[in-house]
Amino acid sequence: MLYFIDNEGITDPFVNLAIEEYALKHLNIDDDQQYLLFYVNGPSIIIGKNQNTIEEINTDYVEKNNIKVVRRLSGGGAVYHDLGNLNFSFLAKDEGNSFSNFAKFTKPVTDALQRLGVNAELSGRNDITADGRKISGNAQFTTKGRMFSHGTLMFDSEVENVVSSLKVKSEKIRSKGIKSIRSRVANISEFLEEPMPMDEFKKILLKYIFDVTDVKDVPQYKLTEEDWNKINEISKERYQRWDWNYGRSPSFNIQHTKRIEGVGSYDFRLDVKKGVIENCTIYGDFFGIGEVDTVENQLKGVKYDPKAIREAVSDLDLQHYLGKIEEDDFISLVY
Ligand SMILES: Nc1ncnc2c1ncn2[C@@H]1O[C@H](COP(=O)(O)OC(=O)CCCC[C@@H]2CCSS2)[C@@H](O)[C@H]1O
Repeated sequence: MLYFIDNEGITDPFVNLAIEEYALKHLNIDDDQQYLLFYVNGPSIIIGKNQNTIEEINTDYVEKNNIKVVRRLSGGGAVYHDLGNLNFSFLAKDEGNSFSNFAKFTKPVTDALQRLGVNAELSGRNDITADGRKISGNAQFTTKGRMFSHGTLMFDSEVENVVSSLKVKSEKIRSKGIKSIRSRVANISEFLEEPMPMDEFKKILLKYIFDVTDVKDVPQYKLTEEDWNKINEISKERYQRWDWNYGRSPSFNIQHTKRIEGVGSYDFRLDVKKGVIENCTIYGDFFGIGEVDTVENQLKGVKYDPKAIREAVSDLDLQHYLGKIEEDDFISLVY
């Protein structure tokens, strides 16, 4: 039997991902008990388990627009969420063979979309497309005989933000992180004959998936107070932490070069491990007075994050070591 988990309208990705993890690991899941969870997140980027966070996000845009960045348990690429994006997650016993599982868990959704007149189909390995444009990205996670298969449904998201927030600087980063597969995206609402609010869309999906005529008849699992306590714990201990969201990135190397007219050329090389600068070497033909390794050493052990970098050198007279460089140029050579 499939039960619907009501997340009580929470739009905080730190909590929603914790609900999903908690449900997977602690609810009773067996042949007769599976769950469907829906959640909508406020503006956020949800990156895949094995991705290099800073390689996937447009840091400036993310900071200016207060977009939360959260790593999830499942693999795959980075996606953008906002209040126009509905996520679904099926939690079930793991029956192996994840390839056919994608079809299994996306079918109720593509069927429902087709009944709404959307020409939806599973395409490639993990996308649902309509008329060749991506409306849903899917991923899976398996642990101890259990799994979830989850996906996005872009209903009426800000497509511009989807593109801008995931746009990355084309500068040189070398890492072993999993790269996202960028696609042309579309909103489901574009394909509907009758416009409807997201809430209505959610109800229709529920009715179709559970095969009931009234959403009141959808069997529900209601999260208890004890469940919520543990969920909040997971949220705090994993999803709200920089160590998880950024620090878990695979190691990467940076090489940034810049020529500043009348000053000289700069070549910065950095090794970043667990989100922290482990090594830094600065080459160039600029005229500094002080030893350049003072700057290099100051950067070692610092979080690879624009604010942390700025702070780390705030009491250094950069021009003493690096010639007539402006602070912003320095930051862009490091980050
Ligand atoms: N919300 C959303 N929905 C569909 N496609 C998106 C979205 N945001 C970005 N994209 C496009 O997908 C690629 C990345 O595709 P890629 O195939 O690399 O990654 C995925 O699809 C991962 C899906 C994870 C789904 C989880 C479900 C609940 S929490 S997140 C990106 O560069 C954009 O072009």
